[in-house]
Amino acid sequence: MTSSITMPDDRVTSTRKHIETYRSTKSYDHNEGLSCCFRQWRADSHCQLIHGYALAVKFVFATHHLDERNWCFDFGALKEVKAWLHSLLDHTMIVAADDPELPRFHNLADAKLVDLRILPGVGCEALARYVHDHVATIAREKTNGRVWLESVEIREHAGNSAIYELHSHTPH
Ligand SMILES: Nc1nc2c(c(=O)[nH]1)N=C([C@H](O)[C@H](O)COP(=O)(O)OP(=O)(O)OP(=O)(O)O)CN2
Repeated sequence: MTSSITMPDDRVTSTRKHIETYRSTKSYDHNEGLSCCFRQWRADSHCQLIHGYALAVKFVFATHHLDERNWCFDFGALKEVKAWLHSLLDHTMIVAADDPELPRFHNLADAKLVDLRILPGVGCEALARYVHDHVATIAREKTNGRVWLESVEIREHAGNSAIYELHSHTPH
């Protein structure tokens, strides 16, 4: 059994070294205006039908080392991400690339009836993964690899959400 008292100054005990992880979060709530619609063509329920939500998005960033300001990830460093989320999710129609009705959606877009976004998959989990892929790169580049994006949560409403997490980070 290896446990002993953690020292408050350097977080090192005589028998075990603790790795510190700091996290910071950024959330865009339902009132952000990320109001999009979609259908989940693979669902065997009414989720096949076009429906929509004012989505909320939550990011969790993590690091083992704070910056010179004692911050994990600057809350204000996500303006380009916010703009990107709006371009993706604000008054848009999200359709899966493999949706068999894709030609009809293209017709609606050509008629300027929808602002179409074609993604690899539709649904909160798939959307969380898609958003993660984009924002993880930004967080890494802005911090020279100090910070990684731990998770993205996409929330339809207070009752329904999905979280995508990636656990491939190698501590440095
Ligand atoms: N894990 C997931 N489950 C579901 C998703 C999803 O993205 N991930 N999406 C849907 C539907 O698209 C819809 O958003 C939810 O509709 P519904 O099944 O009617 O769910 P409700 O919360 O309205 O159901 P209640 O029974 O009234 O709580 C479905 N599932």
